[in-house]
Amino acid sequence: MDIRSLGYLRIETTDLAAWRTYVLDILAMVEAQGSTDEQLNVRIDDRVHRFQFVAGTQDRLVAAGFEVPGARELALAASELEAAGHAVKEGDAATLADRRVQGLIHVSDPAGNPLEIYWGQAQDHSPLGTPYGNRFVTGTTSPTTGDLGLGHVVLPAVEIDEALDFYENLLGFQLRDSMQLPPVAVPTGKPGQDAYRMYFLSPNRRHHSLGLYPGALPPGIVHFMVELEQLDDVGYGLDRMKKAGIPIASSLGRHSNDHMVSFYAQAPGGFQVEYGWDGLVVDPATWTAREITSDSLWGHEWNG
Ligand SMILES: Cc1ccc(O)c(O)c1CC[C@@H]1C(=O)CC[C@]2(C)C(=O)CC[C@@H]12
Ligand SMILES: [Fe+2]
Repeated sequence: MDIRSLGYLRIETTDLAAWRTYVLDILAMVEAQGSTDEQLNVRIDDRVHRFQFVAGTQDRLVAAGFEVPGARELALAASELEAAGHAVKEGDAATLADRRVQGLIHVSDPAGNPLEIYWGQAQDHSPLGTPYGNRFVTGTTSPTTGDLGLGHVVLPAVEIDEALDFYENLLGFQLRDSMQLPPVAVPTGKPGQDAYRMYFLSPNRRHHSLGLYPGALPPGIVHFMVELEQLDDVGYGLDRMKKAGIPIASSLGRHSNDHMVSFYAQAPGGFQVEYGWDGLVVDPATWTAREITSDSLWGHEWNG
């Protein structure tokens, strides 16, 4: 399957006002076209939006959007998913208009995570104008070309073997590495295992666009990561988090696999946001899967 990137995240929230402040004032993203009292669309690059926060009764991931090059690849994706026994639903006109895409299908991964696969998302050609002049890295040739996708997302997957097979062999993501976790780090994993494994994959040159965590989490998302162009933008972000009294889930550190320097903060929905810099871009043609034995080279002290 010809998936190219993680394109967008759609998140339902019980507190849209909190997300609005968090995203615009602290993460320093930009309100996008089409926002209403009930929905906040958020821009970080040349795409019309990369995040949509929708007012609702739950805090949960509604969809992770994955991009294919065009209509032919979307049709192929739909038939391959159906042939493999996954129920596919075509996006209706209202969904296409809301996502600002030209074609879309809904499907769930074997762990039940809701996905949308789409092509032809609209761009916004007006200057981005972030609050602090910060820029988000979504591309290799220019920060904003988008080929690396919005960043990464870590999804829960109790049925992790099935999920890994789905992303690797059906969606065509490359396994970049994995890490064993002690049972204490996976309280909601499948019972009776002495170790669990977390996986990092991507369909593009970003080291990982997707992490799979081997336990269940109510919001259906462990964290999402956005990458800043400058280290100082991460530092300024950390200061804004602290000033706003937002709990820091993990201190600044550098990951051992993608070499990202990042911190993690609690987000309004009961999951986390990773704010990073200097993530690794790999050559898929020469990459070989490996195992990391520690999550970080330094730092990343996790709080409770
Ligand atoms: C290990 C790692 C490397 C690069 C990343 O971007 C990244 O997010 C991580 C994993 C962080 C990871 C997590 O998401 C949930 C809680 C985890 C499993 C831990 O208990 C240690 C590592 C944590
Ligand atoms: Fe991460």
